[in-house]
Amino acid sequence: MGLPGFSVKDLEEGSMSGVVDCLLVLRESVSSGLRDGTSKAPLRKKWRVPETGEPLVPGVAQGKTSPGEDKRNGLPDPKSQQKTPIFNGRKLREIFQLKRGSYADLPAAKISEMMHSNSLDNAPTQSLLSVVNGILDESIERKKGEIPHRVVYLLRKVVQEIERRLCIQAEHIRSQNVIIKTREDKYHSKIKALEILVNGTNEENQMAINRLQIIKEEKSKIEEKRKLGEQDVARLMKEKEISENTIASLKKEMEVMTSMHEQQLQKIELTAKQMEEHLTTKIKEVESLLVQSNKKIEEVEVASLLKSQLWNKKEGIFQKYMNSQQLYVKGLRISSWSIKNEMHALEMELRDEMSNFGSGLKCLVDAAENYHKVLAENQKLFNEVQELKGNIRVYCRVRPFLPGQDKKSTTVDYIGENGELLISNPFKQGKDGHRMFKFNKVFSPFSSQAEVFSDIQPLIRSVLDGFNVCIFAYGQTGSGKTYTMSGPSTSKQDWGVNYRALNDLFDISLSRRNAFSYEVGVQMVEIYNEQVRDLLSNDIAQKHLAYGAPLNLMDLSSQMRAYTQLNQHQMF
Ligand SMILES: Nc1ncnc2c1ncn2[C@@H]1O[C@H](COP(=O)(O)OP(=O)(O)OP(=O)(O)O)[C@@H](O)[C@H]1O
Repeated sequence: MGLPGFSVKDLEEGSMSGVVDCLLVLRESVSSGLRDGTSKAPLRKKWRVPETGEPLVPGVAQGKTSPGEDKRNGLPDPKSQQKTPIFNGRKLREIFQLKRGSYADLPAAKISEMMHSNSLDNAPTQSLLSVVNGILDESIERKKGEIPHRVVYLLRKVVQEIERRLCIQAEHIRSQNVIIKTREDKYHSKIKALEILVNGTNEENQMAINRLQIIKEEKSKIEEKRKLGEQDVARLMKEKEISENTIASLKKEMEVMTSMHEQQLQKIELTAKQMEEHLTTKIKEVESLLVQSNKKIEEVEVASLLKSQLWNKKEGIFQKYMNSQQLYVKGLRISSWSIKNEMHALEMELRDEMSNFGSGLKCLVDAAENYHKVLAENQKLFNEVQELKGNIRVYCRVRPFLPGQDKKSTTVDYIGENGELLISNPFKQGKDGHRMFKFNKVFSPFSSQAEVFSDIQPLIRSVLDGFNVCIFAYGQTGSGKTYTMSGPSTSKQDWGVNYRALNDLFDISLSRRNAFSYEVGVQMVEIYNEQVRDLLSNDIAQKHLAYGAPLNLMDLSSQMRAYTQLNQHQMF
């Protein structure tokens, strides 16, 4: 038909432009057809309403359409209807109420008014179609016989088809309108919800930003944790590998151990079997031994019975012996009583004798006290004599020439009885050629060891009386110090001063043992090259003594000590 088309999809999307274009072209073609029909086109047959008598639009009878019914069944355009109520109501009613042939008789001014006004735009489709049908019918009526019947039929069919399609489209549009309206309501509610959301969005945005910040921090923490977790996972993987290796090694060890255990178990079972056999044999032996021991027990019982009978006999004999012993003890008691009496008498006699002895002893003690007094006086006098002789005495001993020495080269000119010694100096003349020395005593080269000691001997007694005495030898090397102090040999005749002094010491202490008790100590020390050596020590480490303080020969001599009975410290 040359009409612009439109699809259902356009209607669903709400686009009415396709439908309007179609209708405009249709209207244009119809109106141009009408114009042509009035001027040039041949007469056509009357445009008839379909034979079925159905309305073009459901529920609407042809030529009886009311404005309210148009609103429901025609192309809906309620706004335009409201805008042109007069046209829709009055003018269209006027047009439809026109009798046949009236359209052609309409004045040109009326038609042009209808053409120029936009009333047609807003008119219901049913009304427009009624107009088209009316004009067609009128045109066909006028051109009766000129338009072929089939053309009229086709034209009617076309108009019906257009009406049908328009009805379908209108139905679609209505349903689309309903959908659009529901969508619009939905959108309105959504807009309202969005507005509410927008109002609350700012606060929520701030909260969301804060949350986002927290989430970022948490994310960074989670990242760190994830890294740590990855590291842990890597470490755990390594540990897992290690543990798997260890497990594998342990499994191997376990297998080895199980095999060893099985072997050991087999061995143990073997030994258990052997032990069992051994034990069974032992049990048999023990059973045989038990039988033997039972026999022995029986024998021992018999023997013990015999022995008990024997012991009973012995008990009888012992009882008899005890009775006789008791009688003997009684006799002994009687004799002990008599001995006790005798002892008592003897004790009494002894007491008498002891009292007599005590009186005698008292006399003796008195005499001893007198003796001690006399002895003390004697000692006192003796020591006074020693002091008078001099506390410090110097003796000189002239050593004889040794074998091989020239006896003529002596420098000793004279040795006096009172300790004079005249020494000559051959290298000097006159008075300086001789020099006199004075000592307590000078011993000649012919003096014996005993003579030398005889002058020293009284000092030993002074030691035991509580005096400190020091004797030492002094002289150049080889002058005879060792000879004088110790002696050339251990024979009693050759004893030097030391031996003789100790000998006297022990002799005197022995003679005084009833009155005094002495303790004697000896120490021998050598001083050589400023080294002090204990000559009596067996320990080599102790042999070298400390040599710090200046050596005091008096201290050395004090090593020989004697203690009186009264613990009086006496020095030798
Ligand atoms: N009175 C004496 N009679 C005989 N021989 C003596 C006499 N005095 C010393 N001699 C001899 O002279 C020698 C040297 O004497 P002695 O060893 O006693 O000297 P000394 O002073 O102890 O020497 P030193 O200081 O080196 O130890 C020894 O052979 C000793 O026998």
